[in-house]
Amino acid sequence: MLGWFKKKFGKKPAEPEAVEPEAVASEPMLEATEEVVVHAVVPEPAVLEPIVEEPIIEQSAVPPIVVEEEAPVAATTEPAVLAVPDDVVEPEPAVSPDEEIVVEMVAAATEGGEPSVVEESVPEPVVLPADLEMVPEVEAAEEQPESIDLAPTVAEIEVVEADSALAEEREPAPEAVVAAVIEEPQSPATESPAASAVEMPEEAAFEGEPEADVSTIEEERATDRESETAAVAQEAMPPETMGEHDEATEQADTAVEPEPASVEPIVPAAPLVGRTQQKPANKSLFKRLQERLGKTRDAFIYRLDSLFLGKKEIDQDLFEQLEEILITADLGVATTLELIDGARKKVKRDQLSDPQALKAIIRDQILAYIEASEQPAELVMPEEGPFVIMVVGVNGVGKTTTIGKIAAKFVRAGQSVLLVAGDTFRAAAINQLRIWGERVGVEVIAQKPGADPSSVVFDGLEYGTSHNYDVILIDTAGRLHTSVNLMEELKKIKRVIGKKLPGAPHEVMLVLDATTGQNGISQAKLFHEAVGVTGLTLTKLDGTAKGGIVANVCRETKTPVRFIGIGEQIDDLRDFDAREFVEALFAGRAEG
Ligand SMILES: Nc1nc2c(ncn2[C@@H]2O[C@H](COP(=O)(O)OP(=O)(O)OP(=O)(O)O)[C@@H](O)[C@H]2O)c(=O)[nH]1
Repeated sequence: MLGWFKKKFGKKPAEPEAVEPEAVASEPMLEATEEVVVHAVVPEPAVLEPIVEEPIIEQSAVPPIVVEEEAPVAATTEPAVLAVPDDVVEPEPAVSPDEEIVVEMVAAATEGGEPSVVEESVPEPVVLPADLEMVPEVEAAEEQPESIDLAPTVAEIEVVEADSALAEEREPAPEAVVAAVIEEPQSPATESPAASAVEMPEEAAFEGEPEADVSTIEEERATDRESETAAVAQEAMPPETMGEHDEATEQADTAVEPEPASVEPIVPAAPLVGRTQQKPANKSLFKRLQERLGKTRDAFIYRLDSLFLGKKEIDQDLFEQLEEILITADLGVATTLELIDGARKKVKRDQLSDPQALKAIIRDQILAYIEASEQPAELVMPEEGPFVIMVVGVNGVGKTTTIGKIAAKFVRAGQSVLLVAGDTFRAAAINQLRIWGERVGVEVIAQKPGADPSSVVFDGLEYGTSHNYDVILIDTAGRLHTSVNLMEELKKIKRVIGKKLPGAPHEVMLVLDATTGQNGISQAKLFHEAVGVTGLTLTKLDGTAKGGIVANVCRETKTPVRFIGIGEQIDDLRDFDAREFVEALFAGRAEG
């Protein structure tokens, strides 16, 4: 498997051992550990001066910037070889109250020069999801600066639950909405009015049932999804290779860039990172992948087996049935026809008569399609400064979840990670990112719902660069790929990122929901035209019989798949490896 990120011009991550089904099955999860060489560059820490906010409208109407914060994972000035315990965790399928553990947060003095209003946090138990298995480390906690109560300013936050009807064609919120106060929501000790004002009771966030929140979010998203589905149903865009990213249009677009909101002094809070005590796996990674791809295997591979077993020779009827199976598995019509055509030629050329031989031909061709897009599969980190990943996609495909999972990977690799809530449209989306930040133990920069996403992103980058973060993951609101206005908003966000940090974003990651099938190709094409997609994540492969979409997406878009989502848990995001994927798909039935 290829390493999942590397520094530009740096050494390539050490090739981890290939995941062999048999070998892995009998070995502990640590076998899958990837090693990466990371040169953590720590620039001179910038001094973030308090900026006096010029109220645009009445002072009382100026809502504050909300900055959720935890102290970043310590960076090192020396190149370090970091072990990436990728996918080491065997996640608990559900958080049971019995499994929750309590972490005592220890209050500590805050470093000087920060906000004038500083209240010492009251130690309060924090209940974390069991799957994180946070181990309280008093020493570590004592070393961390504790949370700062910014209640006097945060109290003015008033969250407006976004109306889903606005999702279709909303305009960026007026600048006045973007404000200048920092919240410290991650701290359990912060019992400022902000907590309720942001509709995120701290207890709810901490008490470890993020899935419950997510399900609420799902309900809220239903309206958006329905309209999206309707629009998608009308769409008849033929799958075709991604067009050129419209850089010219992007450059020519002289839309007014957002006035950056004032950046208030930001105070590190006590992180909940702790040390994750991860349970040893009782199943191999490969077997898990096999299991999660079970629906596709049942609908695709086992049907192939049945077909080939029931036939004595390769004839026209067999090819026709094969065609139907491939299309049903969502390989797409064009890909299927090309594949069948190639198989016919090979059968003729090699004078094959055994139907079983066809299975190998199909398997090899699917692998070829997937490998064709494996340009560099690794994410290439810049030599200096934060590695900025902008995550885009339509509503509900799994962007926020994927961000949380990617953050967890970086954290395991020893990188400091900052999440930026560029999805300001729904309060629930901000909340969801906060929950993920909490689970992973990373900071989240957010403003109030309705804020101009570009401003949030600008402030996030400001904060991330001045605090020497290694990785900045930017969430964006889900949007119909067919919605011109919303795609324009996305372009603007990207421009703002590039303006603030030349060369960024270093990755524009499009998240595609594998269960949506061929529409994913259209999404990829239109997002690429708008913002230049550089990598893909395919989610929900565990929940679909249409995993063949992976081959089709690779063939049609020629864009590398970085990750695949095979579940909702924190470790259900796998580095994509073409061979492993095809192997897991075509391998025999996975044992429970
Ligand atoms: N089974 C499964 N569910 C997933 C996967 N990835 C995400 N999900 C679920 O998909 C749902 C939507 O995920 P989100 O992360 O909220 O999607 P989003 O793209 O951020 O949604 P918007 O904010 O509406 O744009 C959640 O219930 C996730 O738990 C996956 O790989 N497998």
